[in-house]
Amino acid sequence: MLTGQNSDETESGPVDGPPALRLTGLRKEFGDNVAVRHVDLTVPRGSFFGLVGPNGAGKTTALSMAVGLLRPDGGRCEVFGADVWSDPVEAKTLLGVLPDGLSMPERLTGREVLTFIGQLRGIAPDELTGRVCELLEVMQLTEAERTLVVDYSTGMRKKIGLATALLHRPRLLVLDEPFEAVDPVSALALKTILQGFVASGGSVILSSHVMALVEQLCDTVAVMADGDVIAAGPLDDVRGDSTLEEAFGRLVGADTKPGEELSWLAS
Ligand SMILES: Nc1ncnc2c1ncn2[C@@H]1O[C@H](COP(=O)(O)OP(=O)(O)OP(=O)(O)O)[C@@H](O)[C@H]1O
Repeated sequence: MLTGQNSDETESGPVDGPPALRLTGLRKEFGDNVAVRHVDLTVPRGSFFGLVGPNGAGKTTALSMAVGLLRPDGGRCEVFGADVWSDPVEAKTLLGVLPDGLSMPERLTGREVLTFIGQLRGIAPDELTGRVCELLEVMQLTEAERTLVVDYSTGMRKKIGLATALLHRPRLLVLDEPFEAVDPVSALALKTILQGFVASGGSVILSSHVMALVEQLCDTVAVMADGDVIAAGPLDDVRGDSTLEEAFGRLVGADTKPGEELSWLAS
């Protein structure tokens, strides 16, 4: 099945209750540029959902609207049935978000950031201390105990951002390129955490350019191009008999063969 709307929940998860995320007719323009044209997308409960697409396809714009960071020009975003824009408190309690270009309190250490955000989330002090320690350990940030976030590397920023997304035990994680710049050891730990999260009933949607990673982790995928969803559904349906990378190439029309481009580079 290759459609702009992925399969209903009976194929991928429990049928009771609304889906983890439902985007309906989502649209966003920046001047003359239509970044997101008309996106309908359903992330079933308990699914591990991969959103892929070429640079500029509209993934970050769609995810930013989905979590209440960017106001849509049209359409609806619902998290477990709660409208992100008219019922933001309910929706954001259920959401853990790793946005693109996350802003952080830069003059705090990782532990201080997590403690601060945990307090804002109303997590009880004893519980919070335990969660912060575990998250720093798992993200391999304990050695940088005294380092301020302003001095973090790109990968360290990504990891502390992920820790903040997980801290309040959300039911849906929305992660924009979570593995970008993360080293292989931390990536392994992260994959294990996310797989455990889904195994225990959580739902994840992540964007990524790494097809192998999406194939390894995700059960459901959507492909965006030029602001629209051009294919969505169970991973096996979208990729068919090929790899996801090959299916992606076909779907987005990337038909360049090796050697056809920059022939002057060949000596
Ligand atoms: N704040 C903005 N102002 C103007 N144009 C924007 C803005 N944000 C995104 N765009 C444009 O919207 C389109 C979609 O961008 P978006 O970042 O959502 O794509 P993407 O699929 O996440 O790309 P990438 O894979 O490169 O991160 C692009 O043409 C981009 O230039």
